Amino acid sequence: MTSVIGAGAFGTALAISLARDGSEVTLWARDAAQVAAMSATRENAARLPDLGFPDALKVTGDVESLPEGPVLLAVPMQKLRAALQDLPDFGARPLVACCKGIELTSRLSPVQVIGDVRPGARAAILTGPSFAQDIAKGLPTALTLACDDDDTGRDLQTTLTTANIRLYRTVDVPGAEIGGAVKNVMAIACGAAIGAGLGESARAALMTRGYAEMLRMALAIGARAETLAGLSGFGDLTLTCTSRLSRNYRYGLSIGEGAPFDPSVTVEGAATARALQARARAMRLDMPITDAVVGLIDGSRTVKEAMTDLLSRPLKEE
Ligand SMILES: NC(=O)C1=CN([C@@H]2O[C@H](COP(=O)(O)OP(=O)(O)OC[C@H]3O[C@@H](n4cnc5c(N)ncnc54)[C@H](O)[C@@H]3O)[C@@H](O)[C@H]2O)C=CC1
Ligand SMILES: O=C(CO)COP(=O)(O)O
Repeated sequence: MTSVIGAGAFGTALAISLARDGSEVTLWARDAAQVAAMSATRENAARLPDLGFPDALKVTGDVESLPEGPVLLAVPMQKLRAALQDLPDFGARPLVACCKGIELTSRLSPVQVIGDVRPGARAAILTGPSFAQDIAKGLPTALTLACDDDDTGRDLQTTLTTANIRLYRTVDVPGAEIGGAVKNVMAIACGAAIGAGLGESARAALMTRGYAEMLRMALAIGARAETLAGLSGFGDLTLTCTSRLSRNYRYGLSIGEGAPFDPSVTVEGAATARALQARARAMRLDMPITDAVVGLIDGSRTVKEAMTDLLSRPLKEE
């Protein structure tokens, strides 16, 4: 039996997909009013309206009552540590990070944060290209399940695969994590370019050179290049940099258009851009698009200035 911590868009969608197959799933939310509303209406009206819960999905606000089995942590990256600190000790139950990014305060990845708060826990990450709406509607998706313990990874791959989520497995946790973190930063860059009217060619350049930055950081932390060419890297970069369903891309669009953006929306790439820049500087890695995105977010560069910065860099081999 699987438990999902966090009844946002992604956690709810994963719970719906698992329960649709008949697996018993418990979805935990910390907000009592949300638990009551979801229990009464059998939907998550705030995040996934009109997508009803299958019978096998149980909603709870009692974290002590979660059954044995894997625990999916579907909370934003910058909230993962606090969420873990508030949760009980789950013993030997595998903890699966379902978030993307780098913690701003520590520059740690999701699985590293789990290890920091829960040393010795069996930790994994579920990542890759998928919008919560697509998963909840039953549309086909393929994701990466990364766990450095291959036996645990195999168990999780079997348990978490559903009729519409095909899971690929890897032991390259750093590779899977860095792809999901960097692609959100690049989605902000691409949204800003499109929003400012710089055109599709500029977006293709940002995606390709963004992939180069992703790979540079990945290799520097000991990840495998093949992982970045897979779902968690290239796959998610493609989805997020090209779709208006992406919140990171829409945030970038708003920067490019000079339009307001709702600050309550989860935009992982914003904090992660700053964390990634700090990490890259400490490691002496060149990540110019990441620098540009930080400049856009903190308001020190306009889109036009950021693009001029990128285009005027010294010429080099590809
Ligand atoms: N929405 C999507 O399409 C996808 C999201 N993701 C990832 O999933 C992660 C979560 O995103 P969403 O679910 O979309 O965000 P969301 O904003 O829809 O939901 C986040 C949920 O986390 C809960 N939460 C925040 N702090 C908490 C804490 N300390 N303890 C317990 N619960 C807490 C909030 O109440 C909220 O229900 C992000 O890292 C995102 O990148 C991954 C793939 C797809
Ligand atoms: O991670 C996602 C797609 O794989 C969701 O993207 P956003 O967080 O930008 O909405």
